[in-house]
Parts: sequence; C-alpha cells; structure tokens
Amino acid sequence: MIAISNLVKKYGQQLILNIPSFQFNKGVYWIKGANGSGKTTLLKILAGLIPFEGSVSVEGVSQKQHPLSYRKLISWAEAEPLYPDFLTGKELLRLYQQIRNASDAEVNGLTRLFPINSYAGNKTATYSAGMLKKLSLTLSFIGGTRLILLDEPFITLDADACKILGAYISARHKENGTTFILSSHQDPRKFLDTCTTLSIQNQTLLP
Ligand SMILES: Nc1ncnc2c1ncn2[C@@H]1O[C@H](COP(=O)(O)OP(=O)(O)OP(=O)(O)O)[C@@H](O)[C@H]1O
Repeated sequence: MIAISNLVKKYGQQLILNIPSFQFNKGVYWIKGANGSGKTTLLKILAGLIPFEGSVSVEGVSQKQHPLSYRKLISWAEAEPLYPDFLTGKELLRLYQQIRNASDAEVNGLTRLFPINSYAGNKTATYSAGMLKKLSLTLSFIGGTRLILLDEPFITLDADACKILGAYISARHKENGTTFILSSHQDPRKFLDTCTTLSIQNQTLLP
C-alpha cells in the first residue's frame, strides 16, 4: 500500500528520520514514540507536505514523480487544526466536497458522525478545541481517499467522540479497505477493532 525507500529527513544538520525501507500493507496503524521522535514529521512526509530525501509511493504512485495523483489518494488531519477565523464549518465542508468531488449524501452522512451540524454554520473562530477537531476529522474523511493520516486524532475529543472515531476508523477500514495511520500518545487500541503498532526510535520506524 505504502512503500518507503531510503527516506532521510533532516532539519538543518539535525537528522530526524532515517528509514532505509518500510512497507505498509492495508491496515490501521498506530505510530508511537517519545516527544520529538519524529511522528508528525513522518506523517507530514507521507502527506506530501514537506521535502525529504528518498522515495515514498502509495499504491504504486510515486509522491515525487506524480505529486497530484499521489495527493488525491491521501487525506490528512493535523494535531491542532487551525482555519481562517472568518470561514464557517459549512464553507469548509463545501470546499472539501468540491475538491474531492464528493456527493451531498456522503458529506451529510459524515456531518452526522460526531455530529457537527449544530455548530457548522458558525465561524470557526467561535469553536472550542474539540469542536475544531471534530470538524477537521470530518473534513479528512470526505472523498473516499485510500490513505488517511491522523496526527493525534484523540486529543481534545470527549469520551463519546473517541468511541465514535474508533468505530468509524474500524468500520471504514473493514468496508472500504481504507488504510489509517495515526500517531497518538494515548493507546488507541481500546477504541479500534484491529491495529498494528509501530514505533519511531533512534530516528527510524520499527515494527
Ligand atoms: N519546522 C521545524 N524546524 C526545525 N526542527 C523541527 C521542525 N519541526 C520539527 N522539528 C524537530 O523535529 C523533531 C521531530 O519533531 P516531530 O514534531 O516530528 O516530533 P513528534 O514525535 O511528533 O513529537 P510530539 O510527540 O512532541 O508531538 C524534533 O526534534 C523537532 O524539534
């Protein structure tokens, strides 16, 4: 599903990641690691957001050779989402729907997941951290992408929302074969049916 080859990431002279080779089959993956170990950096690399040495491909599509096709396969939700204050959740949902060519039925169904309809008409400036997180996760689920990258998806979510998120990930993986990679300092396995644990240690990714 994902193939990493000779991946090296440095910030200045500081080596952050050195992953000679790694393959992800379809699945649900939890990446753990100490603060500053490189989890967010790896997710950003897989999302195509930051430069790196080496190669990454998803379903045979190389990020460097076919960046547009590659990005169409992937969704990303960041740990602490931020949106322009003046936009409403509904406007963002519409934007993602248009970009990802999703149906009204799909988007309406996703807005009922957490649910976010009661506040999506308001400007994002008025949202709490958890409300923003629910919006950002909902946006990342739009469009049937094959790989969904979630950076600390459980932070700021209440207990019910954590259960809803875990059930959604498990069901979507089972029904559509979507691969999820999530980073978390909390053990997410209590919310997930299946989950493969990986860790980043000494700048590399280990099973
Ligand atoms: N833009 C940047 N410029 C310079 N160094 C950076 C930058 N972003 C991250 N780093 C460094 O890269 C290393 C890995 O950071 P990263 O955010 O990937 O860690 P993490 O495992 O996600 O950490 P945490 O669990 O604290 O969120 C850290 O040493 C960090 O200081």
